[in-house]
Amino acid sequence: YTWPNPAYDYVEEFLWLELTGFAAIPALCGPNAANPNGTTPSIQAQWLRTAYHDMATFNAGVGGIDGSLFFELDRAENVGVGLSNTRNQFIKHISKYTPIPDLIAAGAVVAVGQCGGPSIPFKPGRVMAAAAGPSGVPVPTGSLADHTAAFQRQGFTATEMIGLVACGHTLGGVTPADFPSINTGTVIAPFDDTRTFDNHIATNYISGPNINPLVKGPAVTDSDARIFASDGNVTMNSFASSATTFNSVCASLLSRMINTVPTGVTLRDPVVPIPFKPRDFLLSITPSGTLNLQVTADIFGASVINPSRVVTLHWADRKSTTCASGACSASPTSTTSNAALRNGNTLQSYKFSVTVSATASFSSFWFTVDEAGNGANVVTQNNGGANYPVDDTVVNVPAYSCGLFSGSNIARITTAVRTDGTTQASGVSVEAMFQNQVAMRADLTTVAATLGTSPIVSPVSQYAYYTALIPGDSSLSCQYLNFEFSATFGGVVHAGALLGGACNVRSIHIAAGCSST
Ligand code: HEM
Repeated sequence: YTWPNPAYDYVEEFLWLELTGFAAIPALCGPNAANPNGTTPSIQAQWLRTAYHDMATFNAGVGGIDGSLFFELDRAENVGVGLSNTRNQFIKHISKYTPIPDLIAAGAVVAVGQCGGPSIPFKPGRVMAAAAGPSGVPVPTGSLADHTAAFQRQGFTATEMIGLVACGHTLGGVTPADFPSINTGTVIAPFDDTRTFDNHIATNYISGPNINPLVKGPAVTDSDARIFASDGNVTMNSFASSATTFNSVCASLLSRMINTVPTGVTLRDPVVPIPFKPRDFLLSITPSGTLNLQVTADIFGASVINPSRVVTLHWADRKSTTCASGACSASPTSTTSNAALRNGNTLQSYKFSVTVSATASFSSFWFTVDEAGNGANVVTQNNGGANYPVDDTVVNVPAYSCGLFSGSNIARITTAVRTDGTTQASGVSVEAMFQNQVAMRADLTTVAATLGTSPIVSPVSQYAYYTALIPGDSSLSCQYLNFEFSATFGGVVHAGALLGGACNVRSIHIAAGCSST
């Protein structure tokens, strides 16, 4: 991993640092004293079922995890309020870097992990379907032959079918409103006696108590009974006798399930947490015409919170000159920690903000980390040796950028392009990302920025100001999610930082509610 990598950074922060609240949506899995048998709906179970139902229509390179399920919720094979609840949660997290099908796959990974199941690598890169696809999700009244054929079409053998169903039905149960003929009660009938992701789906089936509503009748809907017994219970016995076998088989099968994608879609490398990484980098011009660099250094891992640790930011100026000892270094302006992230991880963050003249500017930065705070063992974090690069060609003008602009424009984004009084930039533009919750995708609009002045920021001889007015419907208070700006200069495209819009839970680097002047 080398910084910056916006697509990787966004997903890593979304999935591991939980900055958007996605992984925090599911309440803790149990065992829960009030509901030891899982008679209340489990968000984790809904998320895992969602992933299977999206994948289950895969056929010869078409379909798979492509989000088409959310256009298919009116089909009988997709009955269940859990699926529409999941859609309503996931559409709030659509972004350029997290399309619906990646959210569906990530949801399965998070759900299994939150319930104590195995860790499944998450690879991003899925592509959202434009419309509903073919049907074909197995239903409980299907015959064993129907189900075996359906799983074969999905890419799983008869034995793997037993495994995948057991790995799914270790969570959740049958809801009376969805399947009144199977569950005649008033609360969810769980598949096994725990809410956690464990081999009780198998131990209960082999040794009792057998509470699985798809095993204990009525016979016509006993699909789990038919599937589990289809190899003479060999697979279910192996799961019942070894929790480790169950977990490792599930990790492999569920990983294949979420990575079943249409031909032509290529998944990227798994997004794993980075133990030390800069986040929320922003280079901007202050109203007095100086340059401000903001960045947060994140330290992530099993138990990283250490009040003694001293983290220092260092930088080189735009000529790559390193200052005399200590003159180009700074201490954090604030430190925060989070002791309870997904899978037992913790996070300690050090926020920095330093201001220099536009002449001096920046070309790179790096950090030193003194773990004990006594100078005995100081480690340099420098992006694998090359330092974290700073491009000061395109910088943000936060004092003249804002969202929820009145009238027909919903945001004004001002950027400063380094010209040093000579060459003019071309193609200065702002990409605005709208969350299209009907088509369930991120719509990207590029708006050209025009050369002008800023009434708020002092003119600086090194920079020219470009402003883009982002059109939209201001009656919708939550329409845009974020903005990225870039300029072509000397034939090279220079990108600025990502700005979070008003309906982004990560509303970074942009003020809401500016006036029209
Ligand atoms: C022949 C194949 C399958 C059939 C017939 C089947 C059938 C069902 C039925 C009838 C329900 C109850 C849904 C409700 O009440 O809303 C259910 C729930 C569930 N299924 Fe399956 N299923 C199959 C395979 C799978 C697979 C392969 C997975 C995942 C790997 C899976 C995951 C789940 C989960 C997690 C739930 C619980 C949902 C909740 O509690 O909200 N199922 N299944």
